[in-house]
Amino acid sequence: MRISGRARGGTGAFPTGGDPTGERAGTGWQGHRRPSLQLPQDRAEECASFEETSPGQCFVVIAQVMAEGELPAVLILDIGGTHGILEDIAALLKKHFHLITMKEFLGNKEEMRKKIQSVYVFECRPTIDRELLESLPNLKVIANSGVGVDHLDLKMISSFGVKVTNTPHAVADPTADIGMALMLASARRLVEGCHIALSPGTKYFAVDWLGVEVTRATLGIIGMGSIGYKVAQRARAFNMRILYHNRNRRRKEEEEAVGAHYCAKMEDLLQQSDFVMLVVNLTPETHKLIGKKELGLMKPTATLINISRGAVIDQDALVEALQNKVIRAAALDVTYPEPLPRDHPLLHLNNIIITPHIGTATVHATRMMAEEAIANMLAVLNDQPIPSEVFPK
Ligand SMILES: O=CC(=O)O
Repeated sequence: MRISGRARGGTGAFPTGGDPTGERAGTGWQGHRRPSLQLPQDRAEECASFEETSPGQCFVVIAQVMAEGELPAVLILDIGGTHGILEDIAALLKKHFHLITMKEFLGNKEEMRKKIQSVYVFECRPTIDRELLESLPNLKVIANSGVGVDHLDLKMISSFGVKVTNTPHAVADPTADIGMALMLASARRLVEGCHIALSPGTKYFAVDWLGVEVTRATLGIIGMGSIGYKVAQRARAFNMRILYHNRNRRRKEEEEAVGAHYCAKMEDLLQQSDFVMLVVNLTPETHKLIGKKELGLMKPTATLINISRGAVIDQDALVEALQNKVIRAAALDVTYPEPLPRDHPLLHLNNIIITPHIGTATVHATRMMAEEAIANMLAVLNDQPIPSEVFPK
């Protein structure tokens, strides 16, 4: 099995003894083409380097295995050598499942695969392919840790009768916090300021690089789901004027509670906002939602913040807009791909902040996501109402 994953939040993800080619002898898969959990090449390479530097630091996927007369067993592709929050999560899982290592899984492939009923996608973005699904005949649920499931082919998974779940509740607050953090950091040029303060002997002439204010500025939120709404709640405390654009208008009471004004046309929001924050799901409709035309509608003093998915922005158009000062700045927690290759022009601009997809990278959120995913898995396996099921469109 090819398993590779990049943990969000800076924890390396690669199974101990992981074999990115799937060809290594002694894993129990000889004679079979292994089902694969594949990441784009750049990520797989990154994972390979994680393997060298921090083997077994993080597990990637957990598959549940029913074992007779005991707690249902959970296969952890690598639990060996985990620390901190991961041990914490393992402890949570142990309350409901019996944990099995990847090595055990591979060594008992026939037996194990038949028993697997759920897969837990933890802190990474592997693509679960048809081949893997074909090799797990009794799989019932793929429980995604995180809200975005754009890395999963929902229609294909559903054609196997497998359900997909996510964790929308755990992610909302920390992701909204990152949106605010990026907005404030970009507005007040915190990263540049930090570099100056950390450079010995540099004189403090902030007047050369004045920032802009968030307080009382206009914030345009594109995508007012639960994360977008949490952003609006926070922005209200900064006395911001809040505009939003959404497929469905929120209820009047909800708008009033945060003082948000609905823009039926995204263009109106783009033209009026000092900060535009993207909080939409990545779907075929939102792919490259913000391109040259949309950037051209924004104020030259405006900042674009993205906490959704990289592909929501046409990155080539963004590079051009930042280079030509069509907009003031951008602050991105997500890019396409992740990470960006070293020579990507976005990495060589001075009016950008990029963070490595850390919207949910907190101790609390990681634990909450695990709890939410466990509740989803148990609900599916016990044939109960599923708290957060994601349906193919
Ligand atoms: O990216 C984070 C998530 O999908 O929850």
